[in-house]
Amino acid sequence: MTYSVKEIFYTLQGEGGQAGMPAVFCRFAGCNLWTGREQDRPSAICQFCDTDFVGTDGTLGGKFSTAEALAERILAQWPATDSQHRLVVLTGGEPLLQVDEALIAALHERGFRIAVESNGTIAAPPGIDWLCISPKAGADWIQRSGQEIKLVWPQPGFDLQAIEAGTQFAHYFLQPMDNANQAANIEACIEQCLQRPTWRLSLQTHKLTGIR
Ligand SMILES: C[S@@+](CC[C@H](N)C(=O)[O-])C[C@H]1O[C@@H](n2cnc3c(N)ncnc32)[C@H](O)[C@@H]1O
Ligand SMILES: Nc1nc2[nH]cc(C(=O)O)c2c(=O)[nH]1
Ligand code: SF4
Ligand SMILES: [Mg+2]
Repeated sequence: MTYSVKEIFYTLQGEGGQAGMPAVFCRFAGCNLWTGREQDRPSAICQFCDTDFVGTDGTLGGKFSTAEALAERILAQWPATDSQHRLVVLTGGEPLLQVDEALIAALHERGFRIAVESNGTIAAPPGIDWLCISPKAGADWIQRSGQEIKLVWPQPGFDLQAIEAGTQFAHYFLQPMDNANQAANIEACIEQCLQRPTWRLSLQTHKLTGIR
């Protein structure tokens, strides 16, 4: 398996239940819900994406021909003085188009806890330590369990009560959609959390602080 990686960088997880934790981010190239080209956004299934996942030209991006080679590059970003807190976030694009058991094993062998950010259209392979699912209206949503659901809100077509009844996640988050209506979207999320306390607010803290 050759892995196509847009970028690899070390930062703090900005979102969800692990916000604030140091982590190496590995952003895989490509997604099944949008080509990543602006001219295709209006016809894409997912139209609000905030991320460039096209190609392999980002920081430390490239094609990795083995799981070991990719895992070594990820490990090289972690402080050499620490072996107790290694955390990798596999994101994209849609990481589950590429993440396989060989990569999971190679990262575990190097002492990493493995977090994944996925749109929920692809069944997760076994071994992921923290699975975050962020479903998209209009997409086939099959992965309905994991450590957290992080629903970008508002998204017409989703009913929070139905989601609560039909899923098994340890944590439920609403994350304001980052677009021209961001202020209203934040208010809408707060209102929903107050009305339905299953849900907690997830802010994109890396954007607030100006880190990557
Ligand atoms: C870029 S996606 C990559 C992982 C995967 N494709 C997914 O959608 O979950 C990473 C996270 O950013 C969220 N996200 C993308 N665009 C956003 C936006 N405009 N506002 C808020 N969150 C957004 C996604 O829902 C997902 O939780
Ligand atoms: N700091 C930081 N936290 C993040 N959490 C999820 C991200 C993503 O793009 O998947 C992301 C990201 O791009 N940066
Ligand atoms: S599914 Fe994720 S990566 Fe794909 S377009 Fe939507 S937010 Fe972006
Ligand atoms: Mg992001």
